[in-house]
Amino acid sequence: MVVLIRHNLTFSTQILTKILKLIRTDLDFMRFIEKQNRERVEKLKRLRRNNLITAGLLGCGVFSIYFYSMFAVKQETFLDDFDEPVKTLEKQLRAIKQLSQNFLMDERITDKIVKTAGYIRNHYVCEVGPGPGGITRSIINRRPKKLVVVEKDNRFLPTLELLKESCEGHVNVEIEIGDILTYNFERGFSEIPKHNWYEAPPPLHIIGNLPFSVSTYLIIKWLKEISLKTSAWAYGRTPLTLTFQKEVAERIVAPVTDKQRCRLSLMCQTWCHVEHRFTIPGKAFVPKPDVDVGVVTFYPRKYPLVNLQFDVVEKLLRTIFNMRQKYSLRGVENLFPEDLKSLLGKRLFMLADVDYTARPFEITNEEFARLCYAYKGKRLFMLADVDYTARPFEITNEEFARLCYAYKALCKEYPIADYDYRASKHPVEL
Ligand SMILES: C[S@@+](CC[C@H](N)C(=O)[O-])C[C@H]1O[C@@H](n2cnc3c(N)ncnc32)[C@H](O)[C@@H]1O
Repeated sequence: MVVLIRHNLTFSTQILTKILKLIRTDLDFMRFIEKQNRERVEKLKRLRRNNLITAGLLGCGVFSIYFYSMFAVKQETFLDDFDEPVKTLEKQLRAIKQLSQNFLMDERITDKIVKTAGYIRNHYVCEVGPGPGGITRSIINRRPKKLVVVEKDNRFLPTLELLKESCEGHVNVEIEIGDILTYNFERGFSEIPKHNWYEAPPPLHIIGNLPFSVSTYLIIKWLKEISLKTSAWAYGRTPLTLTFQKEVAERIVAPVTDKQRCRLSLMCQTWCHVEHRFTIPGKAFVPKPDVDVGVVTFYPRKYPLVNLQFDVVEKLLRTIFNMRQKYSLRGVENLFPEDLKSLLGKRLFMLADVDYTARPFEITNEEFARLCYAYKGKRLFMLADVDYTARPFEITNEEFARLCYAYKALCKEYPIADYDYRASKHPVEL
């Protein structure tokens, strides 16, 4: 009996051990399966996340294409929606071309133009030719105090009025349907206090994607007003940020000896500090023009390089640059009577201390200024360090003496046949 019991006991122990072993193996196996399941779940989670990101990106792409198409369609319908119905596409394009209507729709570019104009928050801005309002929106986003838009084409009035309404209470927008060439800045911005020319510029800015058809004419007109300190420059040194055909922009800033140097370069640089800030590719415009476009800033100089009447400077420049590839003397000679032109032409260059064999584009700004002063007979006063605006009775004895010395020096250095030496008869020791 005892033996039987012991046998049974041994047998049971063996079974128990086996069962225990089985459970440990099972447990291990279950653990392994569980680990695999966890990894699979992790992998699934990762896959789901990646799928969500891909779907999100695809969705964004689809939405962008959708919104872009809507935007493009909107632009096109805008062009179709003008008040004056244009019957054919050809007519429509001609109308657009006549007013140099190449529109900028890319907000990044319009923002860049406005940023180039500098700080305009709470300032006054005049925008030239707003068209459908691309640049206008960028200006408004910068919260000027007042914005006057001057547009010749009244078909843009409804859009501009919508823009005006949309920012009521924030920016005072005034729409002027008319020609910028006759726009009266002094009436349009009468509330701006006049600033001293030699102090900081006034809070007024002129910005515009100019119509190519009037751009050069307009800038010459404005340079004259800068020289006279009238119109927008009655308020002080109002800066301008304007677009031109790229070639014109390059001419405006062309330094001495540059192949683009011309009359326009000297005109602009005489009265303003000019800078070609960046170029906009033609393809950024609708419709696309044949040329690229340059953005130029003009900051009127405190002291112009030539402090003479605009018309004198303009005349001399026009005459000199008439023969761009010839010696400068050739053009200047045309200022004088036929029989004296060679003599007086050379004398002018000598007075100004400029080489008359230089070609017009080789003359520096300073040399050109000296030519203008020599032409206006001011060189003698400059040499003598006497104010040429003084009346004769205001000239001191010493100044008079210096004038005599300068006169004699000039006559000796550059004698011309009909000069007498009367100066030496004066009581000044010469
Ligand atoms: C090159 S588009 C620029 C339009 C708009 N600023 C833009 O960037 O999309 C020139 C704009 O100036 C207008 N314009 C043409 N001659 C003008 C003039 N003499 N006075 C005022 N605006 C003029 C045109 O009608 C046109 O809207």
